[in-house]
Amino acid sequence: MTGPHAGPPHRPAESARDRLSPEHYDYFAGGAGEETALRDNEDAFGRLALLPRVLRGGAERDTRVSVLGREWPAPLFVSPTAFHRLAHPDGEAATARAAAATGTPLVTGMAATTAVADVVTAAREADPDAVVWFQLYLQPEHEVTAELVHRAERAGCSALVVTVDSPVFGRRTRDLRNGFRDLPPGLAAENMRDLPGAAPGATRDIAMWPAGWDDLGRLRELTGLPLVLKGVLHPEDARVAVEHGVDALVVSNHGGRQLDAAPASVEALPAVAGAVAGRVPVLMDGGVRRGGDIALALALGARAVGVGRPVLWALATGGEAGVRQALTALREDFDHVLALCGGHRPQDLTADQVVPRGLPHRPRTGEGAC
Ligand SMILES: Cc1cc2nc3c(=O)[nH]c(=O)nc-3n(C[C@H](O)[C@H](O)[C@H](O)COP(=O)(O)O)c2cc1C
Ligand SMILES: O=C(O)C(=O)c1ccccc1
Repeated sequence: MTGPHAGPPHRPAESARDRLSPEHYDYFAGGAGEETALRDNEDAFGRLALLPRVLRGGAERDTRVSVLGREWPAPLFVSPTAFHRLAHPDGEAATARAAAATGTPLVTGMAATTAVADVVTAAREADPDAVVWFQLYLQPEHEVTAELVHRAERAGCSALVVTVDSPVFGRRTRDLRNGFRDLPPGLAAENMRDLPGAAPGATRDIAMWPAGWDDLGRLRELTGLPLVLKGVLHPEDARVAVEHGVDALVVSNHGGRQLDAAPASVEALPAVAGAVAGRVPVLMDGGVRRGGDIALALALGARAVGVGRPVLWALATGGEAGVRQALTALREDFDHVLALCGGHRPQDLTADQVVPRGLPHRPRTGEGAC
């Protein structure tokens, strides 16, 4: 379909770069260390291909998946990312309305520039039944964690996503080089305002801290909300998490922003899915950019996938309408890929359909080669 009038290819990150200050663009785009894990998240999808099944009939497709007792219209959610007001003045409220309008569950972050209650209110304006989860970093002071959890509960969040891949903060090369440390005046991590131990009206810093399984147990006692562990890559941790009663997992290397030596999320996924053996839903994020990536992750054992940067780029370039458009496009692309693979439902995608792309070159012997 590409022709002289097709226009330039759609490169969301480049469009966003034109709109953002260089240091804010780098904050969103960048990763830890040499950005190996960051690059590999996308590259690893590129190393995989899908074998379609043929003559499977049936024009009807149903992309819904069930996660923690709710039907999602597609196996897609918005991963938590910090500081949406750096991308667009409407910030997390715009993201929330767009996610809700497309039926896409949203994980709003503890590092949001909009308080969780306002994020849920915005989502519910677009869809009274919108699914919003709250992402939490366990804090060293139990009362601080407890207050954050109760705020998320009161706001109407239906699960807590505990990020466990950050015992210390990643060394983000671009941020160190740019000297990016603080939000500009007027913006703040609003969930961190008026917490125990801080002056009234002040915000606390988000602590990165090496919590343990006992701390997760204390969180379990604090709340009846389902607990989702985000940032699991080792299959043994997945097994222990299930034994601790965790309700779901997110296989993630934090978009390549924590351990640069980590594998691509999609490469870690099969072993984690194997260890979990269907006992809880396995979600994943990192490098998902098109319908084929969603299909690959599902075939390798994910129930649904999250997107981080694609939402930030869409927000920066098109605000609420931009995010709506990006989420709709991803969902439609997944439905199309599912059809081309001979599938009717997400569960029809299976691991035997995933093969490596770019097999090693087989030298021709001359004889038999045509
Ligand atoms: C700018 C930015 C901020 C992020 N902030 C958080 C955060 O506060 N908490 C968290 O658990 N993950 C955070 N993440 C990681 C995302 O939740 C997600 O794992 C990652 O972005 C997925 O990869 P993708 O960007 O390739 O889709 C952040 C990612 C980015 C790019
Ligand atoms: O930037 C991030 O990836 C992130 O997780 C974070 C954590 C705390 C504050 C701001 C961002």
